[in-house]
Amino acid sequence: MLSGDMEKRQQMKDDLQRCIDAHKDELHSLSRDIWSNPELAGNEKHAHDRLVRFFSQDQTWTVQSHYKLPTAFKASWGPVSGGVGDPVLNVGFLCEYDALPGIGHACGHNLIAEVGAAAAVGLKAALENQTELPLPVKITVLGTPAEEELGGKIELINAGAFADIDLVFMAHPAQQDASFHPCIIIEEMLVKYYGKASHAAAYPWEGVNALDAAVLAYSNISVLRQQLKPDWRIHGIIKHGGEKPNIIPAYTELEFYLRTPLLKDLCDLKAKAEACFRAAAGATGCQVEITAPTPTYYNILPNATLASLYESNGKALGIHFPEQPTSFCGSTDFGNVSFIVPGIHPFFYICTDALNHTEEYTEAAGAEKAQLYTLRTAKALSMTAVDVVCCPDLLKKVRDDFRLAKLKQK
Ligand SMILES: NCCCC[C@H](NC(=O)CCN)C(=O)O
Repeated sequence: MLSGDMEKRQQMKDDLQRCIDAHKDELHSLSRDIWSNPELAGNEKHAHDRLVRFFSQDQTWTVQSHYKLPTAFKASWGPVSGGVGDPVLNVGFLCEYDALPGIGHACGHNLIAEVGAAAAVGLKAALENQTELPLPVKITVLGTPAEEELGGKIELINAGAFADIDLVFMAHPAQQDASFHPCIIIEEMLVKYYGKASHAAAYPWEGVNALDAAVLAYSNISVLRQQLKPDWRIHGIIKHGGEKPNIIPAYTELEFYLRTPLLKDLCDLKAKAEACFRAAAGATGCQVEITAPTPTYYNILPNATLASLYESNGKALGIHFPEQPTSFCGSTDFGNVSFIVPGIHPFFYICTDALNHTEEYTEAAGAEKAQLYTLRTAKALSMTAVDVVCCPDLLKKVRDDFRLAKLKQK
């Protein structure tokens, strides 16, 4: 790398940091507004409108509201630099903004939206005056709703929203900073038992108890759990358990999440779980219906080059990456994105010991003190994008890593 090139990259990184700092109040007010108006997956109308307004106020962004999904959006900027006819390098940033039932932004998706917006605005500032980049560059921000439920990114993939994106960046709040954490595959099972109602005291022998089936199913799964591999997960709730103690429940409904690191393990786990659900139906005389209401979320593919660039940029900003992150291990529809576009989904600390999906985490995600960590994450992501757009060798390595990671999955 020529020293002039290094200087240019550093200059761009300084520009983006200055820009993010200059917008810090506006960015905080964006995430705080989303935090104050929590909306469930697929219903993020307020967050959608707020983010659309955020990008529309700068007329250099082309903004498409309701992009392919009612609460998704797209904001694009560029291309800038490069030669006529050169392929454009399209850098994507993702904003999530759905909340959880009852506990609001307990997963900090308001901060994911802020990171995506800040990183994109920062990269734009870094690119604005560049005339000699190796390729023309454009920026695409996608507002991707419904991560906690429904798999918004999967719907957007199927609708072609990622087709022209070359690199994709987002970051998720957690307990520690980590440039990579795999996240595991998840599939949902919805189980419905159909029995027969009867007066529970007068004619119990006439009833077929769907709640008994649900309880047995729950117990069967609990017994199964001790025979599962340590990194498999199965957990569920009884969503509908009957109407009244003196009516034998004719209908019950359970929702279970099944998770494994590998797809082939998921097939084994599904077969075992299904046997548990059917056995409960057999024992009680109920009919059972088992469906998968949402698409499978895949594991996140690693990208070693992006992860190492993110770590060195993060360290330059004072981020500490523990040697052995014990970070959060849920699932995300970003996994599916990572199979079609090279990308990175680091986790970041937000100045709390609280755990995701708790009321304490909701509190932390709206707090002023999370801002330093949120904006520093946005800067590190944006700086990583600068490295790749300025250096064709790095872009090639990112693409090679992507191909290799996919091959290793087979
Ligand atoms: N269809 C259910 C998907 C649940 C996804 C959820 N994701 C997270 O908690 C991570 C980020 N919000 C989960 O892992 O339970």
